[in-house]
Amino acid sequence: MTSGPLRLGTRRSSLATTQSQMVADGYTARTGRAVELVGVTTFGDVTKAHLAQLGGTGVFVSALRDRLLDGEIDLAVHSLKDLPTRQDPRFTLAAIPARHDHRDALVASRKFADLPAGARVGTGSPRRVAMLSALRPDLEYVAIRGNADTRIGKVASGELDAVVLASAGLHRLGRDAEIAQIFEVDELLPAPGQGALAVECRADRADLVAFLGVLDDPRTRSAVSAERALLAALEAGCAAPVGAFAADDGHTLNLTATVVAIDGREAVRKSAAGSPSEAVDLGRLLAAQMIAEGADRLMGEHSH
Ligand SMILES: NCc1[nH]cc(CCC(=O)O)c1CC(=O)O
Repeated sequence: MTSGPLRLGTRRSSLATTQSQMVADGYTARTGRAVELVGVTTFGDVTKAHLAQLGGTGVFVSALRDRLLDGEIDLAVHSLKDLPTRQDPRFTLAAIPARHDHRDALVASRKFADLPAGARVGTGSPRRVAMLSALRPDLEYVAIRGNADTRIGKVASGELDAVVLASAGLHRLGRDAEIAQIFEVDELLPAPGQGALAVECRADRADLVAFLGVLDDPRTRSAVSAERALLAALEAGCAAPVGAFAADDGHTLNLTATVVAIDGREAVRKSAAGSPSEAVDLGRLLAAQMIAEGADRLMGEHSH
């Protein structure tokens, strides 16, 4: 490995650069090695198309991977929930740092139950629309895109009454003060991998894979491995109405997942527990049980 600073590739959004800087600082604190951020523009950042129409997975990821392949950067930081579940053998998930908050949050001037009938709630996520519709079918769910600042701005301007965003992202951006409510997982199951980061490098950089391992949190890794194995086994992408959350207490891995019809009227929801060392098997097992109870039929009712 060359001796200059490590070059960390990041999307240019404020969320991406903030979380990339957190990873860079964590690495330097543990190893003393300098890390410099390299901004990369991805297709997902420039296109105006709706994410669900893009086929969802990978639009934020492939430009960063191209820079890894051409050697312009040494490592890339992604939001794990944006990473396709099928692992590309040219890359290694060298670290999955500790996840601090997996939940979704409501940005609004009042709590979800206190929104008036017909209130306009912005979210681009079919998962959030489906699950929130089950709780409040009397609200209007409006598809939105754009970065967190743009989305929050639609509440401040009065264009929308509320928006739903990942709590982790709002926290990293220092916008906690605007959170009216954090949804617990029994109300709104997060996307698989939500709130976790992925530190990726080329698989042929064995030196770097070993060094970056200092950033890894094994309990977060087992939890998100189960969530992502479930998502993969359901053959659903990041735009599908699938929620999953797993927690590893050091002995047991508990996984809960749901697939919801887009109108929120039907859902399959199940939990399973197993050994953290068998996280992938647990995710696959739960997916198979959910499919047996009709999960694939619910997903088939809208394109994914
Ligand atoms: N799909 C976009 C995306 N990818 C990661 C996050 C938030 C941060 C995270 O989950 O780590 C967001 C925005 C959101 O859902 O609010």
